[in-house]
Amino acid sequence: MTSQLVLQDVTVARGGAPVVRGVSLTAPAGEVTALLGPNGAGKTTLLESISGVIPVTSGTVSLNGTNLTGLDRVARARAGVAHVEQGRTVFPDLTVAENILVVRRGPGVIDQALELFPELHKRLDVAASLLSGGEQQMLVLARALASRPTALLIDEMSLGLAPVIVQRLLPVVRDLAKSGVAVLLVEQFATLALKIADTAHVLASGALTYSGSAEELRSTPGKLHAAYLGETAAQAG
Ligand SMILES: Nc1ncnc2c1ncn2[C@@H]1O[C@H](COP(=O)(O)OP(=O)(O)OP(=O)(O)O)[C@@H](O)[C@H]1O
Repeated sequence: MTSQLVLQDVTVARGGAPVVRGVSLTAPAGEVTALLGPNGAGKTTLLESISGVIPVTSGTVSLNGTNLTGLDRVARARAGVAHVEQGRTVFPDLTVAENILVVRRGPGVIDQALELFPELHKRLDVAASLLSGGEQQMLVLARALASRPTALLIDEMSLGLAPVIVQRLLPVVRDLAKSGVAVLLVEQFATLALKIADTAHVLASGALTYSGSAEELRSTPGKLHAAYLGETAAQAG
């Protein structure tokens, strides 16, 4: 079976009101799937409903054919879901090595997690709080990789980082997907995400207004703007 993350008709409520409404999408292994949309559209909420931070109201979330919908966060992580949340949540007092070993211990774990981040090798004994913002984001990604996920959810990786750092991290995310992981990338800077994404979805007021190739949105900014404004392709066309 093809390895993939599949959402079917997912609705999620916060404070009693639905903030994600009837979202269906597939994030295949080996690809970057971008999830774009304006502030407050429901992107973070959707990622949280996939990793089990909050429950769905209705609909299903499945990974490689296994229904995750009724599982708690730990069980979903064991099933292969890793969630890189907003805000670079390192353990500040632990060293780089310890941050990674929190997730999984064993021979080769650190080398495997840092394969795509060689610059962190010389910082293994440094407390995470002393790293730069870019290094912390690398550590958070490396830590997520230590769990050997099949689906990786990344929320606003570029927040507060210098453009030069973001340019360094994006190809890594691309390589990561190429290694066989299904990457679902939430990114405020749409043009950055579209550079490395295969497929893109735009969420506006909790509902999808675009699902299609990233290339199409890259080459026709008008479509991207219309989707952000809540117009579906049928309305825009
Ligand atoms: N803890 C909460 N309780 C109630 N409502 C919430 C909560 N968190 C978010 N919301 C609301 O849910 C909606 C979706 O928010 P969410 O953070 O998922 O959007 P987003 O697309 O990720 O936005 P951003 O880009 O600003 O992070 C917003 O209207 C927001 O105000």
